[in-house]
Amino acid sequence: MASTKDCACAGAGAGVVVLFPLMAHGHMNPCLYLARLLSTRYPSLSFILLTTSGNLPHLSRCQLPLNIRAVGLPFHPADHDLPPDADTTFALPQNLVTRFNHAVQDSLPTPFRDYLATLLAADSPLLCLIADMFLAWTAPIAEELGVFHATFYSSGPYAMSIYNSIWINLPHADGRDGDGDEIAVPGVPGVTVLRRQLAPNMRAAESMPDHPNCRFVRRQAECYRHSRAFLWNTAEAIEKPFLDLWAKSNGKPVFAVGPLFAAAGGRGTVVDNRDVAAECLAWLDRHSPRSVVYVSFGSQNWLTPEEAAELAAALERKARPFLWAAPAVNQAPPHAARRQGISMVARGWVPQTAILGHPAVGAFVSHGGWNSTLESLGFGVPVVFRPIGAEQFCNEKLVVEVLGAGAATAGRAAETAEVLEEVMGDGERGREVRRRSKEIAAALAAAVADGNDGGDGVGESLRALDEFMSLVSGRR
Ligand SMILES: O=c1ccn([C@@H]2O[C@H](COP(=O)(O)OP(=O)(O)O[C@H]3O[C@H](CO)[C@@H](O)[C@H](O)[C@H]3O)[C@@H](O)[C@H]2O)c(=O)[nH]1
Repeated sequence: MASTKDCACAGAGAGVVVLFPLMAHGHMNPCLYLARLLSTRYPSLSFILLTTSGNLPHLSRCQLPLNIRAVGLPFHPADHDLPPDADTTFALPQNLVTRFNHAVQDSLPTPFRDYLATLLAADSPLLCLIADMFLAWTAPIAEELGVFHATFYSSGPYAMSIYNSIWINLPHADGRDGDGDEIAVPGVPGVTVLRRQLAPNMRAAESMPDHPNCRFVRRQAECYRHSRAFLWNTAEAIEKPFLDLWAKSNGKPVFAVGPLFAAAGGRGTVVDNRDVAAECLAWLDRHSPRSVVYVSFGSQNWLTPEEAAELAAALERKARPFLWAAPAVNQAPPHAARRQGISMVARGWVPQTAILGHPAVGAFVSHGGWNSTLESLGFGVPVVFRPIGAEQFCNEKLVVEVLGAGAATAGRAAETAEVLEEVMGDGERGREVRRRSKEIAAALAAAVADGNDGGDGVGESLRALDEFMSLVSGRR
C-alpha cells in the first residue's frame, strides 16, 4: 500500500467527491476553482483534492474551506530524470513537460488505485472522481473499481477537438510543406488550420508518427471511453456547437460549467505574492483607463530572447505603457524593455485576474493558454494572441475567427505594434473588437450568475453543474 499524506481536516458530509488535477498551474487553478464552487454549492459533501506530496505545502497555504482536504500521492520527479523540485510543470521546458506527463502516467496509477480502494472501504459513499483531461488513465481504474469517473477539461472543446485530432491523425503529414497550406481537421467539420499556425512540436511530428505526444494523446483517447461524463471550463454561450460535437463524437453527456474563475470568485493554487501584487495594482492605479498593455505567457511557456526582443520593440514603438509579468526567470523581457516608470516588469507570480479586471488594462498580449483566454474574455479585455505551443493556436482561432474578440500576431515587431494599435485605437476594427469583448464578458457573467443578486436567475453553467451532481448522485 503506497503512503499518502493529508494536509487539512475533512468536513463531515453525506458523500465524497474526489478532484484530481494535473500538477500544472493551468490545470490546478481551474480545478481548485471547481472544488471551491462545489464546496459552496454542496456544503454537506466532502471534497478531496488529490495531488502529489510535493504540492501539499502550496495547497496548505491556499486557505481551503473546511470541507475540502488535499491528499498527496507519492511522486519523485528525480526518478524520472526531471529536476528534483519539478512537482508541477512550472517553468519546465516543453520536452520536460512531455516527460513529466509520461512520468505521471507511469508512476501514479498504483498509488492512485490503492487510495481509491481505501476511500471505497470508508463509511462515506464515494460519489465520483473528477479527473483532469491529462489524467485519462484514471478512467479505466475508476471503472474497474465501480467509481463514477468524469473527465475535467481545463481547455475548451473547440481547441481540444482540433488538438486531439491533429495529434491522433497527423493530417499535416501529407507531403506538402507550404506554410499557408490549409489542412482539414478530421472529425471537426468545417474547420481548417494553416500549417504555419500549428505548434512547433506538432509540425515536427509530421515525420514522426510515433512522436511521444502522439502516443500520449492516442492513449488518452482510448482511456476517455471509460469516462462517464465530460466537464468543461467553458460556457455554452461561447462554445455550444463544439460542446455538442464532443457529446456526439463521444456518446457521453457534456457539462459546460465555466468560466470557473468567475463562478468561484476565489483564489487559485499559487500563494499570493503580496508585494508583487500590491506593486502591480498600485502601478496600474496611476494609469488612465484602457491605456496599458498587459503581457504574460502563463506558467510554462516563454519566448526565446530574440522573440522577446521583438515583442519589446513592438511595445516601445508606440510608447504605450505595459506591464510584463515574469513569474519564471526565463519569462522576463530583455533589459532594453525595462523602462521604469513608463513600464513595469513584475518578477514573481502576479494576481492576473485582478490585473485583467483593472480599468487601466486595454489589451492582453498572451500566449493564449485557455485560462488566460477565458479570464480576458471574462473581463472584456481584447486578447492579442502570440501562441507558443500546445493548443494555444486553437484558442486564438476561436477568439479571433469565431468570436471576433481579439487579434493575432506572428510576432514580428512591426506587425505586433500595428495589431496592438488596431485593437486599442479608435478605428473601426478596434471599436468592433472591444464591443464583441464586452458582449462576451456579459454573456459569461450571466452563465455563472448564482441568482442571489436579484438578476435573471441561475446561469446556464451553474445549472449544468447541478445537473452533473444530480447525475452522479443517481437523481437523474
Ligand atoms: O503570474 C501569473 C501567471 C499565471 N497566473 C495564472 O495561471 C494560469 C495560467 O494558465 P494558462 O493561461 O492556461 O497558461 P499555462 O500555464 O500555459 O497553461 C497550460 O494549461 C492550459 C490549460 O489546459 C493550456 O491552455 C495551456 O496551453 C497550457 O500551457 C491563469 O489562471 C493565470 O491567471 C497568475 O495568476 N499569475
